[in-house]
Amino acid sequence: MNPQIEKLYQIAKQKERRIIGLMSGTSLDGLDIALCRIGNSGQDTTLFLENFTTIPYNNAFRQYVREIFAKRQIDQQVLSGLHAYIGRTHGEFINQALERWKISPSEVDLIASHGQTVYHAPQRLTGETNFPNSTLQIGDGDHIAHTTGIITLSDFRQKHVAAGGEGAPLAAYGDYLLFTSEMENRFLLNIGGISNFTFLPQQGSSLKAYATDLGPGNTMMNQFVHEQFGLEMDENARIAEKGTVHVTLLEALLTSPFLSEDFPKTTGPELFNLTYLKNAQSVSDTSTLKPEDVLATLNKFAAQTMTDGIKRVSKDLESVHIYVSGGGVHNPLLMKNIREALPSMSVSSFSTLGLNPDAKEACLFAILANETVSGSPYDVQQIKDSPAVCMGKISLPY
Ligand SMILES: Nc1ncnc2c1ncn2[C@@H]1O[C@H](COP(=O)(O)OP(=O)(O)OP(=O)(O)O)[C@@H](O)[C@H]1O
Ligand SMILES: CC(=O)N[C@H]1[C@@H]2OC[C@@H](O2)[C@@H](O)[C@@H]1O[C@H](C)C(=O)O
Repeated sequence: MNPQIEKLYQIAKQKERRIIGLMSGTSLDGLDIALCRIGNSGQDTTLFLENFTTIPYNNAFRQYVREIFAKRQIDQQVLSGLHAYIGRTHGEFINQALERWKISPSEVDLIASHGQTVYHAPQRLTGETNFPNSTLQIGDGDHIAHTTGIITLSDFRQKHVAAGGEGAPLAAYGDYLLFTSEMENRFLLNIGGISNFTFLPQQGSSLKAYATDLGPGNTMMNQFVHEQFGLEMDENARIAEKGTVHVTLLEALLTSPFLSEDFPKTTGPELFNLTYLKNAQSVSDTSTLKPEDVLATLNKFAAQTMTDGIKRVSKDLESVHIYVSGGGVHNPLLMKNIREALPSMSVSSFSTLGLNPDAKEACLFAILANETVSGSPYDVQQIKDSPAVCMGKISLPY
């Protein structure tokens, strides 16, 4: 037997695995690296986050990704180059993190790599029926495995698509296994580039768990401050706080048919981008609005797409608690807008549930890898509209 297959077999039989989860989101801020100890599998899964870091990308890296990110026309040489370059860079970042933590690669069982999404194309977004749903994450797993010497699982979204899903949100699987409560109905709201929630009905309820995208989290605010001020984000909402919400523009932003479609559904910056904003400004005759007013309105828009979604699902439920993760939790105006729209609900940071909110998504990919190696698709068959499948391709280092 190939000794690497033998090793994988032994890893699968262990009671506990040390798995590095990786996440690189739409914000392009850096690579999240979560070193997890994961015990058992399925309903008995346990997670302990041993270490976490985000290694920031430099401007050149961001610029390369922006050249192709969410764009219909691109230079294929850049795409091909980035597939290898991101894989190798992520592998090098892991080596750096392990060195800093004084852990040898031989002490890590697996890597679970999300990769970098460069295009998300479910049929609902493209309207194109000649192709199935599709989504593209780059940063090849073979490069990560070879650079680190650690068996790597990557490209998790393809099996979800193959089995009829949209390739996202995958958070439902880990959220369901780890955070379902006997006491309350939970919304795990994640505010990254795109916002999404996992709805976890109280245990014993006849309702099913699922995850869905909601709309723009930070992405439109980020794109707008980048275009207007060359900034990566409206840090602490400093600019938006100086502006005023423009109601007509807000109404125009809220007219996308995506927003009224049933849950679960997915989207991306392919829809929620500056062209979307320009169109809304044009129909609402607000093209000359001051940037701080536009930003205040975008902030309110992002909040409202989230709170409208939560209200829709929770209207007949009691004991509803919302736990927020993702970078948007650090935007005070966004959090104020969310709290004001949901006065009767408890809105807390995800850290209340005992896990660092910034590390959550990376940990969830480690859980997916754990299920693929040691669990079973049947562990997650209770999730609504999400295929019961094991996800991720396996790359051997040598
Ligand atoms: N102090 C802050 N003030 C305002 N916004 C912030 C702050 N800190 C983080 N953010 C926002 O959070 C974003 C990063 O969030 P996060 O890391 O969750 O995104 P991501 O992982 O790229 O997204 P996705 O979930 O779409 O994959 C930043 O780009 C910024 O918009
Ligand atoms: C295609 C893609 O990369 N989607 C991401 C993105 O970022 C947030 C939202 O859009 C979510 O659907 C998904 O990520 C999370 C981790 C998920 O799959 O659950």
